[in-house]
Amino acid sequence: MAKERKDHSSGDDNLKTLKSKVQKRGSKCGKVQNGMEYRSRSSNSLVLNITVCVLCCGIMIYIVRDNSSLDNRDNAVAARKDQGDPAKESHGTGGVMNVPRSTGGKNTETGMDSDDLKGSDQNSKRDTGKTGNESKIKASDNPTEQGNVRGLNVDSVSKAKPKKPNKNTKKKTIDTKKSQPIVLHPNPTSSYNARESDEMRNFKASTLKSLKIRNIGVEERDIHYRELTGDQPNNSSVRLYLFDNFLSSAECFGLMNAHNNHVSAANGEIGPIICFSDAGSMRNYMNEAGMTLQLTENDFSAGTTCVNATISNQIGQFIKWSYSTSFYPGESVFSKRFDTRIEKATGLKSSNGGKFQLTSYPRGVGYKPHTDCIVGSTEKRDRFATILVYLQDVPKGGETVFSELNISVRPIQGRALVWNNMDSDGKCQPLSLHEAAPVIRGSKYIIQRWYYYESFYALGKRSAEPELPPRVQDQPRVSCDKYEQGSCRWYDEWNFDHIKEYQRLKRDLH
Ligand SMILES: O=C(O)CCC(=O)C(=O)O
Ligand SMILES: [Fe+2]
Repeated sequence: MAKERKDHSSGDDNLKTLKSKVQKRGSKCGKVQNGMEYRSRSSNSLVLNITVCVLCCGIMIYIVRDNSSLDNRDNAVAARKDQGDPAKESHGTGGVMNVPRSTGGKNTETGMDSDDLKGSDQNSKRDTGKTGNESKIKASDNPTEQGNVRGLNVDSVSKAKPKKPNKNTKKKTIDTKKSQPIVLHPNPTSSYNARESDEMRNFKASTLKSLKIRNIGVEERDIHYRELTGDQPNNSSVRLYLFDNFLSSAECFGLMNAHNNHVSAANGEIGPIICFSDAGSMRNYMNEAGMTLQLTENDFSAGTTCVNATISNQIGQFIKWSYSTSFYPGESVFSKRFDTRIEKATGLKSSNGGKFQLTSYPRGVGYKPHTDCIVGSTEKRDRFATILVYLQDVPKGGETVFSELNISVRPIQGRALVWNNMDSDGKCQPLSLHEAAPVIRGSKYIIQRWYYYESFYALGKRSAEPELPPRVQDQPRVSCDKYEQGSCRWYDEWNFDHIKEYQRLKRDLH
């Protein structure tokens, strides 16, 4: 903090010039555009000079985030918020990965139109398609281009074949008899905290105890679960389960396709507004990208730590991020099918589930260590369980790593990973800490859904704070967390923009 203040005050000198400059180190990041001024410098002399006098100028530092408060992000065990799509390659040219794109036809397996997940075929300027060689999916494999995903030959790329066990992944097969569902947290241990509300008590009773893991059959195939035990300390109530082939390859392709379309459409010509957790982190991200920045408070949106559209556009070319898009129950036929499958296999009630979040990671990008719930919080809007399904194999890297449990899960197409984040008292478990290892080869796509204390809709829209920066309609955002934990993520939503429609969408499902 002291360091930040120092930087801010030294930056005051530069306030006089008040001209924003972006200086690029070497040629690593390619050619400069948009009239940005670059100067060659030795790396030693490069100093990121952010002259935003956040404190002096009375600008309140916020990060605009999805579901969790900023404060929690500052913890190593930070609560995780919402998350996006695989579009960018290396330093942010914004190229959407070469996953099959819809030509507007209906995907008969997923039931998704190109519009179902708010996508379109329109590619943005930023979409250079540069990442094509990374993807295992060829344009000719595009299920929707073929009009019928059943015609897709996916055998060589997508079947979840038995893989060499990851040495970090200790798996133990437990009882797989259909008649014997596993009940998570059957034995609440710790004494009840008197400060906890009745609601939390009900939560325990009604929700956590209803978590049941079981084998299911879907169409022709049996879906079996395995428990992953790793190095579970005795006192841990965090349980992890794997279901291979939870989604078919056609379903996975349909989701990736919809996600890519959605990112392309949302990126448009304008690109996202970029928000940082704080000025120090912003400086670090810029340093990593080899840039020197001189900014003034005018380059930020007042009341936020989001840089304005002009600066976002300039620096966005040099920062890497993952992409998250969302859809809600009722927005596609698939959502109902997926929901029902999850409920059958896990006992997780559809009504407690939030949005469906699709995220893609280009090469080199991961996601910081975090818990999906907020440690130490009694916030009702919290996630007690997570389901994450990998939508394609990742040749190298991209594992979901639970460092406290010594469990590492390899992304295999169709594989679902389910775990609880809270114990049976409704307390967020630090042992559920996990992260996405950076993708080394290929690209990674996942779909996630979090399950909440009560009906997601009933939790309501988040408060208006912090203020949102001015932006054009539907302009996406990138949220960069504390640099030390290091990850930025692109989002299609700012603040549960869709929640008002949630109830209606749900109603339409039935
Ligand atoms: O991509 C992964 O493996 C994990 C992502 C994750 O944990 C999250 O987005 O909350
Ligand atoms: Fe997570």
